[in-house]
Amino acid sequence: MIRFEKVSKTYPGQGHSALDNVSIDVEKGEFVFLVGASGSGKSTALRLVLREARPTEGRVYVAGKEINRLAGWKVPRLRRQIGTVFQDFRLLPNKTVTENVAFALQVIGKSRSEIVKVVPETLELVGLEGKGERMPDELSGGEQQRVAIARAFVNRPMILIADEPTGNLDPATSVGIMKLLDRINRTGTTVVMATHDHGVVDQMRKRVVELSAGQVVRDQAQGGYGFSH
Ligand SMILES: Nc1ncnc2c1ncn2[C@@H]1O[C@H](COP(=O)(O)OP(=O)(O)OP(=O)(O)O)[C@@H](O)[C@H]1O
Repeated sequence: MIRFEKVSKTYPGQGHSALDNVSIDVEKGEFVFLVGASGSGKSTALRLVLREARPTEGRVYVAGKEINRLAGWKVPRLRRQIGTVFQDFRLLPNKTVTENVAFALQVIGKSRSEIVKVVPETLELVGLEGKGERMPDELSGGEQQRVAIARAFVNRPMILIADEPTGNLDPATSVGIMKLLDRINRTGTTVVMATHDHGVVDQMRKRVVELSAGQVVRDQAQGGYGFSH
């Protein structure tokens, strides 16, 4: 589903590589944690999957296509197949929960009848039934992240990318968010999550890819956050 083949990325004006000869294969339906110190290259790897950045060397494949070779007009279609969730939720503050989720479908041209059907289903899936008319600032952090996940998943993307989704949440709330991401993964969606959250990684026991200074230093099935596990 996602394949990095000897990928290096050096940002203009940077002396060192953000990614250095990285090869990773993620199969359809996998759940993968990307861990490593700040600056180790996690966000860069995620940005390459979205073609928000391009490799300096090597190839990035998504669903069998080398995405650096995609014509520019096909990039929106690629991104539509990839849901994204971030640490800071990024909700539209002046729209209700329902409107935030519906907006993701409106911008890709879905019909009103489909939106009216799918949005409540998705809000129920993420545990927000009955909260559709709330504004984001009337929700807890965990609930706001659930809205962001609903928005990312409402279009049933084949890949969900999460960059520090529990970074602003307390441990108990994080557990709920991880259960939700696990449920989404079980529907067949490939999940790649960058995180510093030891507790979450140790609890979930999924594949762990560790980056250090842009290189893969560990790729472990059912891993923990650190080497000792
Ligand atoms: N847009 C950019 N321009 C120049 N250098 C960048 C840019 N984005 C990232 N870098 C550099 O690339 C390296 C990897 O950064 P990246 O953000 O991918 O790491 P990270 O592991 O996601 O870190 P964090 O955990 O702090 O988010 C760092 O040295 C960083 O300074």
